[in-house]
Amino acid sequence: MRVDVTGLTVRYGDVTAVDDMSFSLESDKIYGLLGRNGSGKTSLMSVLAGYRKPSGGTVLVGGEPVFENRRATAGISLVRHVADAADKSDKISEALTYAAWWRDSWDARYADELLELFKLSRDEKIGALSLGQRSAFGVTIGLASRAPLTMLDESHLGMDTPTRYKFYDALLQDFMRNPRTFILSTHLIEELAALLEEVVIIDGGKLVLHEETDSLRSRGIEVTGVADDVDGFVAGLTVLSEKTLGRTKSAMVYGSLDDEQLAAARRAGLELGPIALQDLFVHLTEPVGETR
Ligand SMILES: Nc1ncnc2c1ncn2[C@@H]1O[C@H](COP(=O)(O)OP(=O)(O)OP(=O)(O)O)[C@@H](O)[C@H]1O
Repeated sequence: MRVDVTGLTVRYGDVTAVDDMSFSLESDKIYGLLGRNGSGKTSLMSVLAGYRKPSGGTVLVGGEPVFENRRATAGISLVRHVADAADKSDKISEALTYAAWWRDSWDARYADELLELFKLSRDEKIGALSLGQRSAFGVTIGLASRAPLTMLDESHLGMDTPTRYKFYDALLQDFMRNPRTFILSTHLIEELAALLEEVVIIDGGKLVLHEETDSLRSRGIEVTGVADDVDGFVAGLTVLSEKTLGRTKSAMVYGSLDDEQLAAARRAGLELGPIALQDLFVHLTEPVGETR
C-alpha cells in the first residue's frame, strides 16, 4: 500500500510533534522509521493509521485520506508498544476475536501459528503478560492482520534476543509470502538492517533523510587495524565512534574516502568495512554541540 505524506503537521497544544513533513513510501517494501525519543514517530504513525487528525497537511494511504475513512483504515494495522486494542482483563483469545472482527484480511490460522511460535496461551489474560510477551502478542496481531499497511511501533520492546530473532524471521518469511508495506519503528537499527529496504530518519518532528539502507551504509566506513595506524589514518576525518581491543582499533568514519585515501589505507594494512548504521543514526540526529 502506497503512502503519500505532504506538509504533515501534528500539534498537541503548543507542542509541534510533526513539523511540515513530506515523503512517499512505495507499496510492498519494509521501511525502518528511526528517531530519538520524542522525535515524533508515534505521532506520525498514529496519523498514518487514521487514529488522529493531522493539524495540517495531507496523508494518503493507497491514494485515500485515512482520517474517519473506514474503508482506508480497514487496510491499516498499527501496533503500539502495548496491546492497546485490548482490555487488560481480556484473554488473548478474546483480543484475537476483536482483531479478527476489525480486519477483513485477518488470518486466524496464522495467528495460531504465531501464538505457538511465541509460546503464548489463548487462555492467558493480557494484563498477566510480561512486557516481552505483550510485545510478542502485539506482533501476532500485527502480522496476522495481513494489513496492506502494517506499522509496528517498537514491537521488540522487552523481547529477549531469541524472541526478537523469531520475530524478525517470522516477519521476513511472511513478507515474502504476502508482500505488503511495513513500517517498523526501532532504535535497534543494526539488528533490523537486513530486513529494511529503506530507512526514514526523523528528528524533532522533521524528516532528516529517506534513503535506501544500502546507500545509507555508503555514507561512512569502518577502519580497523593497529591502533597507531588507525589514529594516523583518521586524523582530520569525522570519527563517529572508536573501539579498541588490545593493540587493534576500529573507527567509524563519516563520509566517503577518495582513491588516494583508499590506497593509503591499503598500504597501511588497514581493513575497511561497512559502517555501523547505529553510529550513523546517532550522528545524523545529534544535536549540534552534543558529544557522546
Ligand atoms: N498526547 C500528547 N500531548 C502532548 N504532547 C505530546 C503528546 N503525545 C506526544 N507528545 C509530544 O510530541 C512529541 C513527539 O512525541 P512522540 O510520542 O510522537 O515521539 P516518539 O518518537 O514516538 O517518542 P518515543 O521514541 O519516546 O516513543 C514529544 O515532544 C512528546 O512529548
